[in-house]
Amino acid sequence: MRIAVIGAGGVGGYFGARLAAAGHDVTFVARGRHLEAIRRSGLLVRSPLGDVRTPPSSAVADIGELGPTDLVIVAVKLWDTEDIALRLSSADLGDPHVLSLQNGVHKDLILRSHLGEERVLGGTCFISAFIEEPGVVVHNNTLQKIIVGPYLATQATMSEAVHTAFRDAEIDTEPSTDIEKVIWEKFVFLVGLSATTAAVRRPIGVVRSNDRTRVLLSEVMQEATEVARASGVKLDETFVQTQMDFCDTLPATMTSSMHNDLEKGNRLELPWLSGGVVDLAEPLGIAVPRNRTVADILAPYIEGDSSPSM
Ligand SMILES: NC(=O)C1=CN([C@@H]2O[C@H](COP(=O)(O)OP(=O)(O)OC[C@H]3O[C@@H](n4cnc5c(N)ncnc54)[C@H](OP(=O)(O)O)[C@@H]3O)[C@@H](O)[C@H]2O)C=CC1
Ligand SMILES: CC(C)(CO)C(=O)C(=O)O
Repeated sequence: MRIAVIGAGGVGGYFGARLAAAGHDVTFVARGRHLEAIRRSGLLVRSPLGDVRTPPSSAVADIGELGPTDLVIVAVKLWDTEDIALRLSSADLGDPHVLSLQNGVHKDLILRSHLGEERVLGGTCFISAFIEEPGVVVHNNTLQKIIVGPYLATQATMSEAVHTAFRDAEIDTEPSTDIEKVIWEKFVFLVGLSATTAAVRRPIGVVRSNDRTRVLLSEVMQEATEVARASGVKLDETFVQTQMDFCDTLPATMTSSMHNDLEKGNRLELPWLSGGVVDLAEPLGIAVPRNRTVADILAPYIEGDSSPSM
């Protein structure tokens, strides 16, 4: 399959390199020092599941340099989604399907509004990976899962082909016949994990073992669940309890990518996580005080934070 990966960071770099190692024709769209390093020595992925390096020719600077493509994987941070959607809509790539592995429930709405419903498959991923230095992506543990599914019946064949490509690349993958629900389920979990780990500035082990922050975690997810249901997504009655039980099984050191970004002073995806819950809740008339408070407390850091704390 001819695959373009937009954003060669933790997610795009990891999954793109695995697909390339399995023999797919993978081209990354990258920028800055990361692009320069890939062009010099290829993209190196360091992983407990085995390292992999792509060739220096595997990256280009612009979507316009891509040739005919079967599948575009979008793996930029959420604030770059609209720009990428606009560039994709004006590029001559043939008629590729587009799969976003980004977090949240806003990404596919943005992509579909620019590219049309037929072209956008549904998907979500579970991994912890980041750019350690230009040209190098580090995969933190053995988790590396993708769930993919069609939004429309007409996408079933392509969705199955994409699932097969991931499986053949030894990525842990599952097909889904209700991908919208899967994306919302991950959203609710991630809103809980990101809100609490970032607000407490500690991993899940600390959050879940303190009585007050444990309740906070549960209530943040409960609010997001109510927004999901009011948006037409049928989450089970026991969904929040199931997520709390799941959180109890996670390694104590596990944290969210937003907490990592906060600690590094990076820009945050907060407006699409707890901030996204607040925005979605308003027209639905749902009160989400826990998410609103977290969004307000973290607001000073949304654009990144290079200032000393005292
Ligand atoms: N990292 C993780 O473990 C996980 C992340 N996710 C989600 O996946 C998405 C991607 O996250 P992540 O991989 O961490 O992000 P990263 O910041 O690691 O990677 C994104 C890359 O895309 C680049 N980029 C952005 N716009 C362009 C452009 N126009 N042209 C070329 N390159 C571009 C960025 O460059 P620059 O740095 O210059 O902006 C960066 O190198 C997010 O929505 C995140 O929430 C989901 C699960 C886990
Ligand atoms: C929870 C996790 C690590 C799962 O992929 C994630 O998506 C994130 O922190 O952004």
